[in-house]
Amino acid sequence: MKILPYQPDQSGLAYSVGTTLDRFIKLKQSDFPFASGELSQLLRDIALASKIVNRETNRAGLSNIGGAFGQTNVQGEEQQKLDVIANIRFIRALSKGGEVCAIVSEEEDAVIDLQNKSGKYVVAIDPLDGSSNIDVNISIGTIFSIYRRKTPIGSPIQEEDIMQPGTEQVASGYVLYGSSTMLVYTTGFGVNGFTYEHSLGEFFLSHPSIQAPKNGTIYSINEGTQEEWNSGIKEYIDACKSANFSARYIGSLVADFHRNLLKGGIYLYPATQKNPNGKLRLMYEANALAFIAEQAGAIATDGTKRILEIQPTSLHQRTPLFIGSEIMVTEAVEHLKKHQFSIK
Ligand SMILES: O=P(O)(O)OC[C@H]1O[C@](O)(COP(=O)(O)O)[C@@H](O)[C@@H]1O
Ligand SMILES: [Mg+2]
Ligand SMILES: [Mg+2]
Repeated sequence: MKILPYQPDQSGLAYSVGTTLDRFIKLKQSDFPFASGELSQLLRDIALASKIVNRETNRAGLSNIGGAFGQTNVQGEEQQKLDVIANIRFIRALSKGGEVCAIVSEEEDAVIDLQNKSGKYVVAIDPLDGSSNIDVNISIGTIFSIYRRKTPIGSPIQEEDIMQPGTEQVASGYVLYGSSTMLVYTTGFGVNGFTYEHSLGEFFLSHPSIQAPKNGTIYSINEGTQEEWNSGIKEYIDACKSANFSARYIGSLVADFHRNLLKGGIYLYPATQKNPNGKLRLMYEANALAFIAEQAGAIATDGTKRILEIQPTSLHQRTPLFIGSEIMVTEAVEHLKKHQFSIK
């Protein structure tokens, strides 16, 4: 009888491509000496909700869940039905999971206190990113940031539990509902990407230890706002054009960020007259992607400092965002600095 020793993959990694998200979370728990499994469970809850939202996005055209919801959110933006559905699905999964005490959501004016006496985590979430692309079948996403509360578990939620700078994140990530559905996250020990296998209902590791190229040739900015750019931005984008870089702008932050993370590139949403503080929200868009970017060797700034060092002062505050390959973002900031005192 012939017996052959099993040849596991030679990567030497405890986990390899094809590892399920569940197993990966379990294996990575050893990164945290005092881990008690709550963060792992929270990540699983987010993965579960994203599977449900993925199903809804896939069939948005078939059912009556496309289109506007008929209300505006605290940002004054018209909510899409899928914004509301995704918001409900994530809040429900996070409250049922039992690990979360409070939620900050793009679709909710105020902090949601889950009245959970044992929850130690605070989640800030953009349930559906790229809302303007929902009805036209273009990639959209979900963005999330996770913090540990500062005040004792079980005590009333305080401002200090919520208004934490991005440096305090214990985990962050995004889900991309695109040609394939991916979940990409970090717990401060590198960035890993998982692809959803619909027929098995499982996320599988497909992009281990993502590292962003230090430089790139892709720039992502809404050129429709160029009349409102300051001369530093204009000068940088002109330099990109003279270098024959490629302009790529999907209009879904998650999708633009993801492409540039893998291929090398820069996403810019500067301050404009219409949005004097930029458009993207610090607590549930910029902070989460900035943590991912830095963990993947890229950078994220508001033009003057690291996004992660910005002290939040209001739930839905906006920030200019320059995020992507280190050399490109550094160059863009140099152009900005050169013109920082010019009005236009
Ligand atoms: O239409 P604009 O001004 O270019 O803005 C597009 C940006 O706004 C957003 O749609 C804002 O996010 P939401 O869709 O979650 O509100 C980003 O995804 C995107 O990058
Ligand atoms: Mg968004
Ligand atoms: Mg949104």
